[in-house]
Amino acid sequence: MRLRDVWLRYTRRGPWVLRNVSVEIGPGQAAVVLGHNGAGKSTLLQLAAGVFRPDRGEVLDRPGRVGWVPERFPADQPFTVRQYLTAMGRMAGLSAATAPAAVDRWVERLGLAPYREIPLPQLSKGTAQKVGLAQALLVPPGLLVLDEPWEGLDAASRDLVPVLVAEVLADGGSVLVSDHRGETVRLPGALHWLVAEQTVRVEEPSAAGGMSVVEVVVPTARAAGTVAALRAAGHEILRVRQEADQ
Ligand SMILES: Nc1ncnc2c1ncn2[C@@H]1O[C@H](COP(=O)(O)OP(=O)(O)OP(=O)(O)O)[C@@H](O)[C@H]1O
Repeated sequence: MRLRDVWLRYTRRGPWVLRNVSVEIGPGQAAVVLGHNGAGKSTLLQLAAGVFRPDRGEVLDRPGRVGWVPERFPADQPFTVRQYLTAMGRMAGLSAATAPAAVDRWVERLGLAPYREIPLPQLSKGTAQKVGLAQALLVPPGLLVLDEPWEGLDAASRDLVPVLVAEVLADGGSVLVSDHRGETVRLPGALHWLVAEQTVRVEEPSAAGGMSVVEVVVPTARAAGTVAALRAAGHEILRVRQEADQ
């Protein structure tokens, strides 16, 4: 997905919040959006998610399914957690038959089971944030946009955020995350989009962010070809082992 020479301001004669922004993100790629308070991080995320349209420029190749988790979940809605998530699942294309199972899966995964029948306005901020995460992930998103996802979450859920991000990336999705608390270290492979002076500068991830070992299983007949292809792509092969027949 690409933002091409994007400009945005909130009022007709107001100051430009973003000017001349050109950035892109590919499948399987994550970017952390950094900048001081009021720099325009949320504005950029909302442009990427399609919440706002740019005044000038364009957003190209946005995936069809966008999961958008705002900084503050709008909990002032007259639904229980189950009713809300089921309705969001239906809006995201799940059928009446498949939506309940998807809701159950995410309710369990995010520890929301005790709140299933609780009305949204009665939830704590952290629990409401988890409902926000669940609605974005009910149907795997091609683009997941998380505005300050660590804010208000308990320690266990904060640890879950990088896992959820990795799953979307592994499915070929893209992820944008804003962060002003320095939690970025949790996403070591991500690009950095630095928002300052109404525009965005991109920094590639540094090797200092650490290295990961990725294990790959292929049919034995394709092992040599896969090794050659990975080497050609610049990867280091640590070892090749043959699995015992199942
Ligand atoms: N709905 C709005 N109407 C008018 N101005 C707005 C609106 N939302 C944001 N702004 C202004 O746009 C600028 C960028 O705001 P934005 O929320 O995108 O920044 P941010 O980097 O996400 O800040 P924070 O880290 O505090 O959330 C700020 O000057 C803000 O006051």
